[in-house]
Amino acid sequence: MTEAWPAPHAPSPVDAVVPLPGSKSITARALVLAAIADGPSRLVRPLRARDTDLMAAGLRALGVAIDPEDDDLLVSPAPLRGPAHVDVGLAGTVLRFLPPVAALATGEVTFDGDARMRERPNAGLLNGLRDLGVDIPDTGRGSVPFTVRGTGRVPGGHAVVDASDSSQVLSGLLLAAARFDAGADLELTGGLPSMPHVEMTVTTLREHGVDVTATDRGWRVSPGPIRALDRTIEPDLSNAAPFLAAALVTGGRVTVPDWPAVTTQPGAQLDRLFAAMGAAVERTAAGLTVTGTGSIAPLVADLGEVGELTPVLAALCALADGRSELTGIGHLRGHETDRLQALEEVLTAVGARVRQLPDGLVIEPGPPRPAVLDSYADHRMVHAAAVLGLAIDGVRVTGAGAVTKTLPDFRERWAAMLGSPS
Ligand SMILES: O=C(O)C1=C[C@@H](OP(=O)(O)O)[C@@H](O)[C@H](O)C1
Ligand SMILES: C=C(OP(=O)(O)O)C(=O)O
Repeated sequence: MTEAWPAPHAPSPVDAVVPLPGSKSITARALVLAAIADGPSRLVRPLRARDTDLMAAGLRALGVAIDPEDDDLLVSPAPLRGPAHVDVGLAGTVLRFLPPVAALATGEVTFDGDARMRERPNAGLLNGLRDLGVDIPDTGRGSVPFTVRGTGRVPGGHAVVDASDSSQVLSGLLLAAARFDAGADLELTGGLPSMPHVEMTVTTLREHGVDVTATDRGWRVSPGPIRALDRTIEPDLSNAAPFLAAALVTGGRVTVPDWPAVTTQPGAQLDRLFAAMGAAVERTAAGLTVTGTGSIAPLVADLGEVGELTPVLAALCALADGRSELTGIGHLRGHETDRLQALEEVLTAVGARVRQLPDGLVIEPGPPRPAVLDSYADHRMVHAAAVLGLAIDGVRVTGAGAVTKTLPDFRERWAAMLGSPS
């Protein structure tokens, strides 16, 4: 095992400009839509990280050409074919976005991933695809491993979809639906977390010329071509969270440049969330600037729309002036790790008192103490530990390599922000 990462302590306020690479979620959608479009597309500044590399590898396995050119990716659709194998790794986007694409291929496509992936919920997607006429033998488990028996076409039509465990189930079906014979009329049953990510899917589809409309029970996609489209990928605003949080912890100032004026990324809500925690947040031509005061106000918030921001916000709550309550995030138990359990363990280890709710966490700060924290193979738990380490001297993180999932050089960027060698 590699050595634990000593999360740097910040004895003085940070003052930094932190540029960030492309959004995981937008890159994933752009790759999928470009792969099943009516011609070649260029993705400018896509994210290159484990999740998006797995997405590209899965699409290549199905016959799509994806070629790097400088910082760009050139995507050239081709007839989709099996037999093929897709490694989903620990990427929810690959787990939920590629089976509907594989259903359009001729031949069998098998799916498997990291050990934890066998526990991440996916029955909603597989049942939805079966409703749409796709042959996926029942293995008695909701997630990987499974096989999609593609015939080259998907009948489509009406399907009942349970996306209550993950919005990616709905996004995955929506992304490929225009290529189904009858499109798709998706009737949602149960709740739906992460609404901004669904809006991201719908917006991206419309940019590719797809007719997608909200109905009184879900979403409908008309059958038709998906237009090829060159697109520049926005910076990843969720990965901006730990860097901006450093301004709150240290009473400093952090700017993330190229912050989009309009975006469907859930990270756009960081401005109101950090403002609620006492920071000054300013959007200028230079980007988004967060300035902290050195003290952090507690947060009481429903994070159901922005679940992936939870680990960093929870770390801030453990350093705040009072009791925080984060709700609407029961589905985080099915993320890279059970994030509610992992956060309880980590925040307790550094001195906070934490109580799990069925759908959230109550966090009361206590006298901080150093600890060795695990990453739980979860990139965002490393981000959370890094935020804690700024305030608590002596935090070390095992398995910090989990950051490769969406930001491989996180530790180098963190050190650069602090003006110290990694
Ligand atoms: O569609 C997407 O790109 C994502 C949707 C969300 O998933 P859940 O709805 O499963 O939380 C989010 O947490 C994940 O990081 C990315
Ligand atoms: C939940 C996340 O990832 P995934 O796409 O694997 O679901 C995340 O990045 O916070």
